[in-house]
Amino acid sequence: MSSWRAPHHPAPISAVVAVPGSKSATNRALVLAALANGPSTVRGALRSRDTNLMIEGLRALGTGITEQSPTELLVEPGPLHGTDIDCGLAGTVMRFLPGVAALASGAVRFDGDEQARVRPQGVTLDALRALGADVEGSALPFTVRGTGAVRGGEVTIDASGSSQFVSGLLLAGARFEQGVTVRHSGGKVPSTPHIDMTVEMLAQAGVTVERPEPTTWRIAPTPVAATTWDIEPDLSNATPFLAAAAVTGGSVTVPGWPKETTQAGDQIRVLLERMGCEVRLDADGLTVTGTGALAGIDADLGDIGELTPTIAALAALAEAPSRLRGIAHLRGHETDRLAALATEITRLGGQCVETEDGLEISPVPLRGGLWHAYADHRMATAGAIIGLVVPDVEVDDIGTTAKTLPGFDGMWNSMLEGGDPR
Ligand SMILES: O=C(O)C1=C[C@@H](OP(=O)(O)O)[C@@H](O)[C@H](O)C1
Ligand SMILES: C=C(OP(=O)(O)O)C(=O)O
Repeated sequence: MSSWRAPHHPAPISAVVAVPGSKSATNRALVLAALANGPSTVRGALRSRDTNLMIEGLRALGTGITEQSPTELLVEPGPLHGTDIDCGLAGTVMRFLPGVAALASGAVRFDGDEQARVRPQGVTLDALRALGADVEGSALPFTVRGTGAVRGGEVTIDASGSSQFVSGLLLAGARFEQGVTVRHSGGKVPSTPHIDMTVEMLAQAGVTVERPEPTTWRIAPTPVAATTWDIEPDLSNATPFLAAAAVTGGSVTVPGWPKETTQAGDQIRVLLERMGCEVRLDADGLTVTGTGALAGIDADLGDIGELTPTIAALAALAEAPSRLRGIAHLRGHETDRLAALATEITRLGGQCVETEDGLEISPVPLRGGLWHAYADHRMATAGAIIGLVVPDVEVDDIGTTAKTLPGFDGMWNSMLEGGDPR
């Protein structure tokens, strides 16, 4: 573990911070490229623990993946075969690769970090069984005994625990003999922009997803077209840097911010505006300027749960109470994020209580102390945000940011020095 004294910098910062490619888009592009009818190129790929695990998993299954540069990957589909796959703590690997493994010839054994073994996984595995695959287990470790083909057809799942259950079935479903129809039955599906991203990227690969009802997705058996993928910057990873502008009353620009996107992180624009920041999207990118005062917020973050650690850190520094709702599913993320945020904010003298589906955070002056990351990259970056304006905050494991943003601490330091104005 790499303990880290969070830089204390309450004075307004001014920086341009370029962030690398989207984790979610990179891992979808890799899967679709591996299932495609010819070689594809992924440009602007994120290289991080989660995407490297996806690359290694697909390679182990028989896909050729060659680096043309660290962020440009040539993906050459090959016959898929049995192997061992390490999912680490990556939800995208553990929920997207089982459907690919079912298409392989041979046994594919999945395992991951200790903490990944408690992440919800049964829905994906039960669904694959119902679609004709031979699967042993209900959580990591589990084995998919691929027979080279999957019957496919209709399946009803409860996706209220994770949108990735739907995305994983859709990403592989075009290659199933009968395609796939996924019906959701249960509580609200979280993180729906991530399903929109899946649908949009499938369309780019020539696969149409019909939506006969809002929570039914249907794909006919269709070849997946080889294509060139241009990956957008990771907007969720941009949020701690934008939050730094908000808490210091400074200004941060993230270049390359897309005008239109399915990324959940785009909604930070609305949230920061509601919390009192000035937000401008123009040719330079997205610029957030803090006004020195942070308003509390009452928000349903169900669609954008990924942003919760950033928003909770801001709420802990705000001038009025906040209520973050619709995020019970965060208990199954990298760690139980509701418990982790409540514990860590309280440890620093703040007031943050868990509700059935979220957090209530009241404004109380914070003090320094040890902030635990729980192997969760976004918990680590939340600690960094608080440490900017609260002296003596120590993040116990800043290295965990490598899950999606290796070198975060260096980027944070160069932001404080003004970033890299182009
Ligand atoms: O499909 C994806 O790329 C993701 C979907 C979301 O998962 P949940 O639906 O489990 O929240 C999100 O939180 C995660 O970071 C990435
Ligand atoms: C929930 C997250 O990751 P995963 O893809 O592992 O579910 C996240 O990055 O916030």
